[in-house]
Amino acid sequence: MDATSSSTVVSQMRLSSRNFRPRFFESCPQIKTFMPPSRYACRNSSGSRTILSSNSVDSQSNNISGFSYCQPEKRSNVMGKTFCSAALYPSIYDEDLAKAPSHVAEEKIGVLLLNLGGPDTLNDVQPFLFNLFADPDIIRLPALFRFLQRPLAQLISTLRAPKSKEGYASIGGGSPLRKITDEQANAIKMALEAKNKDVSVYVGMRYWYPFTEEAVEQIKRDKVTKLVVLPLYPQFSISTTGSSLRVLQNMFREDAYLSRLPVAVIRSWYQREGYVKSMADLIEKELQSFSTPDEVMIFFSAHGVPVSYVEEAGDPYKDQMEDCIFLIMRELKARGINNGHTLAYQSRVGPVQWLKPYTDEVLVELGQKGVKSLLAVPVSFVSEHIETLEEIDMEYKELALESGIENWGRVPALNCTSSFINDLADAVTEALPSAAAMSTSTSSEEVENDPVKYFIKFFFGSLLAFVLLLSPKIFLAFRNNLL
Ligand SMILES: C=CC1=C(C)c2cc3[nH]c(cc4nc(cc5[nH]c(cc1n2)c(C)c5CCC(=O)O)C(CCC(=O)O)=C4C)c(C)c3C=C
Ligand SMILES: [Fe+2]
Repeated sequence: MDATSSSTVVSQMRLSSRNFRPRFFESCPQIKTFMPPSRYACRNSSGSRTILSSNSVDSQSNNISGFSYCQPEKRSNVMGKTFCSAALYPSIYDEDLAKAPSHVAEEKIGVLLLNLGGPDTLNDVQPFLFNLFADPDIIRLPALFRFLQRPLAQLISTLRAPKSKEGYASIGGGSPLRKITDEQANAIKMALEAKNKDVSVYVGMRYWYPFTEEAVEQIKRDKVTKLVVLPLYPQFSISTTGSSLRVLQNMFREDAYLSRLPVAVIRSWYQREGYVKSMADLIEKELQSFSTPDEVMIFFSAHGVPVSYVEEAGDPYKDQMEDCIFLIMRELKARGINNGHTLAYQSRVGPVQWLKPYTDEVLVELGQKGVKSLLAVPVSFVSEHIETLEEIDMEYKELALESGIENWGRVPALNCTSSFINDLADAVTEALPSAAAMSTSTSSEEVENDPVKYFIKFFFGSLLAFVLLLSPKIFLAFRNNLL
């Protein structure tokens, strides 16, 4: 493979990024209806309906939405429900298409790292928030009210921006995510080179530069023949990995080259031994900084999601988070570390119920119960970001100390920890053989949506639109909650 092109990928993308504006792809309605027998229907961008097969993961072929997933989801279809995200559009696999790019030329392997993105400067904060709230996987409106998505995003981003700006100002005037993700990209490339794999590593952010769309354009320009997609979120959520995969799926569906490109998606990787051990290493090391390590409460703080994601849309995030904590604690026990631990969820936004228990409430309770030493462990993300540097290190630390906790510590994010990067490189290598083309075909079969559920959605959608846009009292409550 061409060494020059592979080593310049990240910087090439940087050069073009300033002129790029994101496209807002039409997205699939969030179908929560249960479709017998084993099929779901969803409208695609042209308005025709696609047949979705029953479970989000076909455990035999491990092939979801035409992407080939190299790690079967243990509990992806929680409580027998499904949800409509890019990762979960099973489609028909076309072997002829799959062969096309790989046998034409010399193999060029690409690794696409997906991440959230963050504002580089304070001026970027409002447009970044706009992109975030304009995402139908972040604010999930019923299909009929999708036209409100962008006006609502404009409103919420404008209301939220001053508070967000304060946060970013306190951590140096912008998000460190881009820099850290670029460093991780370089580290993964080098780790793969050490394993005799020459790859180009691309960074695709969901809400800020370099956007996923830019990274994919670069992948096309580089004529990559095989792609591994690696979201930098250990656990899968509709709102993170799901959202990024939706962008990819829309791009891949529309493009002749991309639709033939063999792709493997590493859907979640919190269960990998390398990740679990790397987290345990960090915790073990940080515990040593306390005068009485055995008495320290290990406090896992995960980014929350609204409860409806888990209970209505079948987001596996909560289950995966609990599994993840179990695995890390099991590893610590195997090392003779038997501290107490707690899991709580942080960073809630807006007036809906989020996963509980809430980090701030648990900290107060622990202080009241007499816990004196606490080690905070950010667990849903692998880079330092605003929620670690501002929310945990400043807000939660202050709250904990006020609540009676005397000794506070925080485990750093994994960033470029070598055992972790090495494990991600292994994950890429293991995924490569399962890369398969994504199909663009849609079935002609049609399955009717449940009209009752459709009506219920319509009714509550109207109510939501009314409440959000017309009722001044609730609007004010909403506003106060955001600010
Ligand atoms: C696993 C990680 C994350 C999940 C799940 C997640 C869901 C989620 N987030 C919001 C709203 C906001 N998130 C914001 C920043 C932000 N979110 C994550 C990760 C997850 N989000 C990260 C890493 C970051 C920080 C990026 C950075 O710049 O450092 C923000 C902006 C910051 C702020 O104003 O607080 C918002 C808003 C929702 C609504 C949501 C699930 C629906
Ligand atoms: Fe977030």
